[in-house]
Amino acid sequence: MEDNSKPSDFTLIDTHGFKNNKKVKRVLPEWLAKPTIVSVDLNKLDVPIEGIQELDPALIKKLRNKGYTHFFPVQTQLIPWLINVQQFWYDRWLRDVCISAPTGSGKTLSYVLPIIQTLQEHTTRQLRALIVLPTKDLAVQVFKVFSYFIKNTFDLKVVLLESTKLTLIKEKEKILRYDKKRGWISLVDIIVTTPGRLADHIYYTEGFSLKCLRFLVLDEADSFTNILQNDWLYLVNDSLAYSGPTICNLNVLEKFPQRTQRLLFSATLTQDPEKLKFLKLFEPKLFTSIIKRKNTELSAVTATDEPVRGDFVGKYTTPKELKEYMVLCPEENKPLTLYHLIRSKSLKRVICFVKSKLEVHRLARLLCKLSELDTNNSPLRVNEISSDVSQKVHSKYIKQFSAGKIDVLICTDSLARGIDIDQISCVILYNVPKYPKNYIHRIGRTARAGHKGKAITFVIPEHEQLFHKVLYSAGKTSVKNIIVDVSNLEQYEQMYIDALKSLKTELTVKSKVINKKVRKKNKPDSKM
Ligand SMILES: Nc1ncnc2c1ncn2[C@@H]1O[C@H](COP(=O)(O)OP(=O)(O)OP(=O)(O)O)[C@@H](O)[C@H]1O
Repeated sequence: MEDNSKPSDFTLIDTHGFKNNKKVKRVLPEWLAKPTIVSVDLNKLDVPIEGIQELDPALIKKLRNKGYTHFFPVQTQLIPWLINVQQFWYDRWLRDVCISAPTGSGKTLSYVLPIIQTLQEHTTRQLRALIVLPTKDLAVQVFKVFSYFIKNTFDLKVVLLESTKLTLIKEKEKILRYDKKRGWISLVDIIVTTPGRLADHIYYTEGFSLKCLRFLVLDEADSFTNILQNDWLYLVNDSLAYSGPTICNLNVLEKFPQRTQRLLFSATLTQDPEKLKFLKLFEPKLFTSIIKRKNTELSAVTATDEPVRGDFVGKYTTPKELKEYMVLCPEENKPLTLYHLIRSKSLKRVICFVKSKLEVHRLARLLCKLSELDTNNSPLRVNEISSDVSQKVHSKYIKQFSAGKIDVLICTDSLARGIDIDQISCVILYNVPKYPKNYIHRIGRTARAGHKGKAITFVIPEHEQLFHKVLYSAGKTSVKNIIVDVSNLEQYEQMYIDALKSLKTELTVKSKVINKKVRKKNKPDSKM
């Protein structure tokens, strides 16, 4: 049968209203909409180390010995708040806390000090604080901070659980002891670990218990908000004394008067309520440096700013002392542009992020060769860090870099997050990162603790749009352009050709040696 119906016979839904519909304004929950504002100005500090009365004098002494004179803003806000709420631990559930403050702003101490102070008041040995970090390097870093403040002063035991040094059994011996009468007894108060190692202990270590946990710290917390990749969080939740809903009525309170307090830290903490939901936060309190100011873009705050609080979901702040630049150049000019920038701007203590370990090695070798052939300049000390470099060598390079014995460190993203290396003066992003978070963490390796620093991103024309998108999503507007004239690179052209030739020969010799070794290994044994 012929269908004579015209399109107009169909009911068309809303043919006229789409354009004129008002954009729905997102209404944030109260705790996200009204945070406590943390200043990002690390050069105008007004609280001296003796200025937080709640803090134990022994901790103050340790801070002094480290050479600290003032607290950073995030510490000024959080340390007294956290210490003060602990007095209610026995009466009510304590509010969970989310802290979103720039890279290098001193977030670690803002939880280390209150945790030590709280736990040392009751010296029954029990696992009461669990600190989870996304990588082993970060766990080691935080473990060292706890150890420094506890050593020779407090009767507290902190242990680092990580997979490379000890087996699970050996680690178990460090954290648990079996007593015929009392069963499993904890030998530690604080554990610093990574998600994988923690899950292993929850699964396989008999007696491992989180039932007495008072603090659960998720540092670099945004790396844990992807539900699918972080099923270990369900394991942790199930292992706590109370893992039910976060509605605190009298019935629940009677049965579970105390609930583990969650502390979430990051420079790029998601403020998306949906993503935070599965972390089961109880009446969370947000401390943040990100606000919306009158008539301006989203930006960071100083102590004197008058904030207009509101929708700042997914935006981030960076340190005030950080200057950001971009260099637009075609892919084939990148190596020489990098070399030229390092030489012409006399860049020292540079960390350069590239996208793969293969690229790490290639670029490091190329810079070394260029430096060898360059008779006009002093030698450039270049080294590389990637998963191909052993942990021992890795630590050695970091030490040498901190001591100023390495000028340029080429590395993969493994060093991009949380790592605190002394005095990196310049970060180079050899490729445009895909996501704003990656950008923020990489550039955040410099300009830490109030020091100056610069970040330079290499942008090929094909990625220019992507880079601007990343900047826009991160809420950034002030990235200056460095223009490198191609004529400046001509002076290195012959050197570059020679360097590539020499590297090719190096590679051929290397592969011949490897082939010889493989052939020798596979040769049938004549005695057989
Ligand atoms: N009050 C202070 N005075 C001087 N230096 C400090 C102070 N507090 C912390 N620092 C130093 O600042 C540096 C950065 O601190 P930290 O690693 O805690 O930053 P962060 O906010 O956790 O950074 P990220 O987000 O990159 O992990 C460290 O070297 C630390 O020792």
